[in-house]
Amino acid sequence: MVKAIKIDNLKYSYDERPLFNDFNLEIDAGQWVALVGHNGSGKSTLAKLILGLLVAEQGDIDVFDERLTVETVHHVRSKIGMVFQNPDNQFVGATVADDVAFGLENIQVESSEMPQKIDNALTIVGMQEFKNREPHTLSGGQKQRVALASVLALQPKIIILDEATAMLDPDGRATVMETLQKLKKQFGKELTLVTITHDMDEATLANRVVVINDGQKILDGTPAEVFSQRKTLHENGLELPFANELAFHLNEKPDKYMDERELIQWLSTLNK
Ligand SMILES: Nc1ncnc2c1ncn2[C@@H]1O[C@H](COP(=O)(O)OP(=O)(O)OP(=O)(O)O)[C@@H](O)[C@H]1O
Repeated sequence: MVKAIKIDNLKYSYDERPLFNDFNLEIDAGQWVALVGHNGSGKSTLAKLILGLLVAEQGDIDVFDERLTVETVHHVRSKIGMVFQNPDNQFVGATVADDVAFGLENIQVESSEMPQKIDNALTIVGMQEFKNREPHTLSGGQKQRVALASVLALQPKIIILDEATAMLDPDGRATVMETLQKLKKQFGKELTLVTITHDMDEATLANRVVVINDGQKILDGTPAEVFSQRKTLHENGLELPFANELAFHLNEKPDKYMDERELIQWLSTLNK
């Protein structure tokens, strides 16, 4: 099986405070991995190490069999598209189309090929009709879909989304997640997705969930396997997805008849 990302014996410290110590992770090409952990668990640091924005003290990172080094960092990075948390920090173009064009210009795509590539990328994320809009007039979810189109236009093998829905309202979050599901269907094994999140509902959409805390891998399995470990998740500051948490409580409760009002009141006490 081709490995999209292989991290071997990784060590990294901030100010001599070790965060990762002998950390290992392999991600198969075509997988959708949700990397989850509470705030400060090391998720963003791991993404920065994979992109070569931070340099490991020890250990190896391979991206599609290419070892990340000072010499290879630009080539390795060209295989990875990154979408960040804040939709407003990701725009450089005056219009949506300009924004997608910017990345293509950077990799010296012929100007005659640009319009087609821009249209294709925007169509995939359902934003083609907005191509002449100024980015600041879009909703948060639309902005993140444009950010995704800008990345997709460059045809990366891997896309890493670092808390890309954290600043969105529920509608925006839903549209971005739907877009990712569509992408995964369309590109299949050709696209590896890594979604960094602390939203467990989002993590349910991935094929594999890796839970990290204090730079350690705590759980690693399918969403069903990981979400069966309620106690471990709670110990690591994480909740089950809402539906699973509800199912858990419904299994043991309610042990008496409740009218609608009482049931709503009881439901509102869950997770507290
Ligand atoms: N530049 C830095 N200097 C010192 N410590 C840092 C730095 N960046 C991150 N850290 C620390 O490293 C740990 C991991 O941070 P990181 O941002 O990787 O976590 P995270 O899981 O992505 O958190 P969040 O969900 O809040 O983004 C935290 O304890 C954080 O305070």
